[in-house]
Amino acid sequence: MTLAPSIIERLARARGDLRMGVPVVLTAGAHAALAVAVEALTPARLADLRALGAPELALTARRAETLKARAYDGDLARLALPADLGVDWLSAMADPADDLRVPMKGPFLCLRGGTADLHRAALTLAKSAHLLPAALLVPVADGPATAARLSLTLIDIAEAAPELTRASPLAEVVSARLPMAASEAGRVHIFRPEDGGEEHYAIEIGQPDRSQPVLARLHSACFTGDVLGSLKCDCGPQLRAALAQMGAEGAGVLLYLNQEGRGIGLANKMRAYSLQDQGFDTVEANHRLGFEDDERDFRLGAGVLRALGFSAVRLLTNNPRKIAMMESHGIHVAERVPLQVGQTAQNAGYLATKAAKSGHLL
Ligand SMILES: Nc1nc2c(ncn2[C@@H]2O[C@H](COP(=O)(O)OP(=O)(O)OP(=O)(O)O)[C@@H](O)[C@H]2O)c(=O)[nH]1
Ligand SMILES: [Zn+2]
Repeated sequence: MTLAPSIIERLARARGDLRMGVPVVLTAGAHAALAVAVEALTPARLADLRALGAPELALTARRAETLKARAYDGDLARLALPADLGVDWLSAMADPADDLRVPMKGPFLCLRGGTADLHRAALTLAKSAHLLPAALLVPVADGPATAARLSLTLIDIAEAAPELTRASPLAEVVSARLPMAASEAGRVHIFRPEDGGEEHYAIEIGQPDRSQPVLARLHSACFTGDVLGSLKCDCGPQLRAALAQMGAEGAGVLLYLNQEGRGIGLANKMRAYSLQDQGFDTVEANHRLGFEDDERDFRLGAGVLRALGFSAVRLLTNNPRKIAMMESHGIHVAERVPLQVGQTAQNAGYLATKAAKSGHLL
């Protein structure tokens, strides 16, 4: 029946549900659970969930480390929700904003044994919905029946796994000429992923020769730096310097990838900025929120370049991971072109941390 939503479509729906605080039903073999994102949970929904069973809180090992909770599953921790605690406690477990003021949230009942597959999938979905990686799960006996009874989105983990790990194919929607300050010979291409996620843009300058390595930049969106002229990072100056160099050479391609905040989304990046004001560096702030240092998927950059007919680049970057990802996904990096601009008193610590902890080249 082609009118029924496919697994890709149901995953997109599930992300929307989680953002709205609506539970989704996850199944793995004989196991099933209702899952909600802690960030969007209301007291009324929590009461209804409790009526169905004993809720379990899933956190990433990164977040658990800060909270001193045991992550028995390696990459994640499962905690029982104490009977006398509710949405406020769950929010404080998910969001590190008040960690320094209220450091002790335990004692915790950390769960072990059984399967953590449903919890892991819930955290993956929460991250891809750009929510804090914290989910509340309530085991149910019959997943499909519960989903049908409550009109909830049903996701089978085995069916979803390949979709959650592959890079979604991107299709070009439109392109149009755009004269810019850096070059009058600009063209903007819009790419839309099959999975309903963010669109990404390619800005082509001049008419690059597809048989030669093209001057290229993979730029991750930074609303604060690109638009507001933030002094906390070097993104805005890097964006403008890359376009200027392409304009001066007469050819190039800049990918504007909507991976705000190294893939955690703008709301989470602002949470990270608050933590940085409490004294944590850019990497520590991500970890306290429950994220890895860098949640970006650079495979999509390679996909966009290939779709535009490029196979080799002179890559404007200081990030060795970008080079490695291009090389392993079919784009030869013929040369690394350093891009060191926009140093300020306010971003010196940020750039030093990227060099020390993320291997950025100076
Ligand atoms: N989570 C988080 N993201 C940040 C912070 N500061 C900047 N960003 C994001 O970091 C990304 C920087 O992107 P890029 O400049 O393309 O990448 P890069 O890894 O610095 O590599 P190159 O600039 O190519 O050397 C953007 O998505 C910004 O929004 C921060 O403190 N925390
Ligand atoms: Zn930035």
